[in-house]
Amino acid sequence: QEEQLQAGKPRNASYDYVVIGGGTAGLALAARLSVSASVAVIEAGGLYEKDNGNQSVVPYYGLIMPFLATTEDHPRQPLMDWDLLCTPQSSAGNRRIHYAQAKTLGGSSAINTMTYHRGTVGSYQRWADLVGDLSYTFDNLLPYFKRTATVTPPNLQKRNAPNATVLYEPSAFDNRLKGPLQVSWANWVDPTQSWLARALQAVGQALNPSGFNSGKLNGGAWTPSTIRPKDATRSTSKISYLESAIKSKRRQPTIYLHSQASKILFDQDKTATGVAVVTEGNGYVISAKKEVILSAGVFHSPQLLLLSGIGPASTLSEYSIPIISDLPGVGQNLWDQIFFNVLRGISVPNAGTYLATPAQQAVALQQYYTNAAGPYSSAGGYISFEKLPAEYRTTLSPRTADMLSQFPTDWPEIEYLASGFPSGTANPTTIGVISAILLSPLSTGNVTIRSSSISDPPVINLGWLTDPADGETLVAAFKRVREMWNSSAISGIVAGPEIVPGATVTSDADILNYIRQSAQPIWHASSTCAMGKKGDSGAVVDSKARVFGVNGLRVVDNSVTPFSVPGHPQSSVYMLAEKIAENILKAE
Ligand SMILES: Cc1cc2nc3c(=O)[nH]c(=O)nc-3n(C[C@H](O)[C@H](O)[C@H](O)COP(=O)(O)OP(=O)(O)OC[C@H]3O[C@@H](n4cnc5c(N)ncnc54)[C@H](O)[C@@H]3O)c2cc1C
Repeated sequence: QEEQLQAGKPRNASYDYVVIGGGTAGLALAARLSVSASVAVIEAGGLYEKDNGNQSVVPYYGLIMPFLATTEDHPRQPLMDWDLLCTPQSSAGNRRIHYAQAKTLGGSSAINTMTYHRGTVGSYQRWADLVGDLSYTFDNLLPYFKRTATVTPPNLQKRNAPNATVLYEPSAFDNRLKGPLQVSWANWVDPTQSWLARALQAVGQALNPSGFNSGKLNGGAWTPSTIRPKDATRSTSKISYLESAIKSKRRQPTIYLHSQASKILFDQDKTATGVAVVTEGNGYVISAKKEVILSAGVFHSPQLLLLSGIGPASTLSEYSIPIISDLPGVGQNLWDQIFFNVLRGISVPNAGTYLATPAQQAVALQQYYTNAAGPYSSAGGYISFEKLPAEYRTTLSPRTADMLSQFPTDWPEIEYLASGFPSGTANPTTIGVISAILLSPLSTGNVTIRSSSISDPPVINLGWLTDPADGETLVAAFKRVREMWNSSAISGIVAGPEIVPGATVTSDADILNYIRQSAQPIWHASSTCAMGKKGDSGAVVDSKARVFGVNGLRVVDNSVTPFSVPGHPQSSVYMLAEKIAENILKAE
């Protein structure tokens, strides 16, 4: 397949549209545009099926890929990951976080943990207000969400989990549209998750009757995953959008694999004319007859804009890059959602327990191959959202309370996840994990460059916990997680005292210190090329994703959302690709 994708690619060729980055947004967009135009996709990585094997195909492996580790000394996987390290985080233990970002055809859809849900009505209303375009309200976006995905209801026989009731509104999807992305509920439920879900429900986060795809995020739900139900394999932008285009036998995008864009080129009228590309050390130009579309992701899209002369004039001057458009917002406004864990021993098994020995793995493999079921088919699924209840808000300072009150009323502040891993001992068998993710971060970070060369990685300051409000909110969430662990609903399975951070951590200062030392990325970074109104100081693109100050250039990926949509972003990334593809095809 790689040869097929590589064969006969003309260098110095010309296409109607040149898309930089064959990732989540890039391939969705390219597939739609290629219906009526010639499209080239420039992708720095290769094929994940070859470079990462089952790790990117079998859902269970998606949860345990070694190179997703976040420490500086993480295992390297240079064929798949950009190996990005952030600057030392002064408010998070001075740690340099390894922030995984996929370098492969399919982009981060080939390494993400596959959770699929949408944001809230209020969050998209905020988006519409910020960009001055009512087409971004939830009701108006719904047709684009529907266009992206085909949903398959849970197979209750295979799930075989009476405590994992799926509730959702079928009307949030429309399978008649044959959305390429496959969205389904895993054919196996991890007992650790279904047990710990009871604790989340017991403290007041009841099952949400409409699921999380109808604009409401409160309470809990078994969410679907981007899994193809037929064979329980990962549904990526490559498998869904690109391969549908290939199978349809109509015109399809031309894919340049192992090809890194180094610069966007402009004529004297500041119209994008093409892209400078490097493949195996050789440089050449791919020309765009109509537009260049930048979809290189949250860190590399701002990097490429800067290298091409679009960004804060001071940065461009520092590296002697000729200024094409002085846009102070490029690389600013980085939003990131972070999380912490609280660990206790529990006596119920988890997926890893069923895969502990070669004999068990053989049984599970049989289930997986013959029935698309069993532990290998599962990628998790239970999540829960809330605004912190009143009794947990009493320790918030007036400033923090005021800042949190600026979020839309339906925007949850915290997401909770339950998971587990084998303890390696007989008692307790499993280490249970309840995690809390900050969905209302008030700290922001930034991305910049360290030279005028694409061979130097972008400089990423995540800005974690630099605003004291975030620490206060997370300390409150930490106490809420302890309430969950102490719930009588799970007292029968909890074995022994808290393992991490441990019962000695009780004061707010100690809890905050634990959070600073251990906070982790959930890899939802966004908004470094934020969409906004013309003239807004931080805005980089308008509501049709056109870059201000130049012609023929759009940015379409998770860097252009004005903020991190609450929860997991991939549904919004696909939606945006559909929406902007329509704009482009209608010449808007
Ligand atoms: C480990 C992980 C887990 C996640 N889990 C979830 C989840 O469960 N649910 C969810 O909704 N979201 C999840 N996300 C987030 C979600 O996957 C991303 O927000 C989304 O995929 C981003 O899409 P994108 O198009 O912006 O970028 P990407 O999909 O990352 O695509 C960018 C592409 O551009 C290419 N590129 C970059 N620079 C260049 C260059 N100079 N030249 C050529 N190509 C270039 C890259 O190689 C890549 O293929 C997760 C992300 C990660 C990393």
